[in-house]
Amino acid sequence: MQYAKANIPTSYGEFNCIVFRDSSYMEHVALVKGTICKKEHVLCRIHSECLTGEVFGSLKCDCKQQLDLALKTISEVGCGVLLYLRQEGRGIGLGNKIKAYALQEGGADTVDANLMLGLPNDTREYGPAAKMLKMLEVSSIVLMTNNPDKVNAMKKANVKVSQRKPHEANVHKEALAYLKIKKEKMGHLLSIK
Ligand SMILES: Nc1nc2c(ncn2[C@@H]2O[C@H](COP(=O)(O)OP(=O)(O)OP(=O)(O)O)[C@@H](O)[C@H]2O)c(=O)[nH]1
Repeated sequence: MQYAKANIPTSYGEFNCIVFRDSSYMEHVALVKGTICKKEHVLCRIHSECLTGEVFGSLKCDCKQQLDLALKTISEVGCGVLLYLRQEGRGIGLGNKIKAYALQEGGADTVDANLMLGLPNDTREYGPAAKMLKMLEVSSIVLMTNNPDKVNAMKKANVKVSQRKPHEANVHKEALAYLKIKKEKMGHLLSIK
C-alpha cells in the first residue's frame, strides 16, 4: 500500500517519490514523472537494488549506469515511472552477494558463485512491481529492460507490456565480463560480443 509521497529534485529534474510498504514492512519505491494514471505505453523501468554499484560506485556491474539511463530517458520524455525494488543481489541479499563476490575473486562467474553458495541464481519477485503499477493505475507500459524474464513476469501478473525497450548503458571495462555472463547464461538480450 502507498505509505508516503513527496516531490524530490534530482539531477534529472523533479520526480514524485512514492513509497509503498507491504505487510512485512518491506518498502519499495516508485519515482514518477508526469501523469501516468490511466495512460497507455508509459515508459517504465523496474530496477533491482544494488548498493555496491549505486551507492559505492562499484565497477563490477552496470546497475548504476542503468539506473541513471532510466532516469535520464524518463526525464527527456517527460513522463514515466521507475520502480525501485529492494531485492539486493538478485534477491539473495547484500551479505550473500558479497560472499558471491568473494567467490568471483577466485574465478567463479556471477551465476556459478550463487550456485556454489547453494543459492538460486535469481530469486527476485516482480509481484510488488505489478501491484505498484496497478495502484498507480498505469494502463500499459513500455518496459526498459534487456531481461526477457521481467517482461514475462509482468505479463504473467496481468500487466500490459506494449513494448520492450532495450536498456543498454555505457559501462566501465570492469563490467564487461558480467555483461557477457548475463547474455550467455541468463539470456539477456545484449549486443555485447
Ligand atoms: N547475486 C549477485 N547479484 C548481483 C551481482 N551483480 C549485480 N547483482 C544484482 O543484480 C541485480 C540487477 O540484475 P541484472 O541481472 O544486472 O539486471 P536485470 O535487472 O535482471 O535486467 P535489466 O532489466 O536488463 O537491467 C541487482 O539486484 C544487483 O544487486 C552479482 O555478481 N551477484
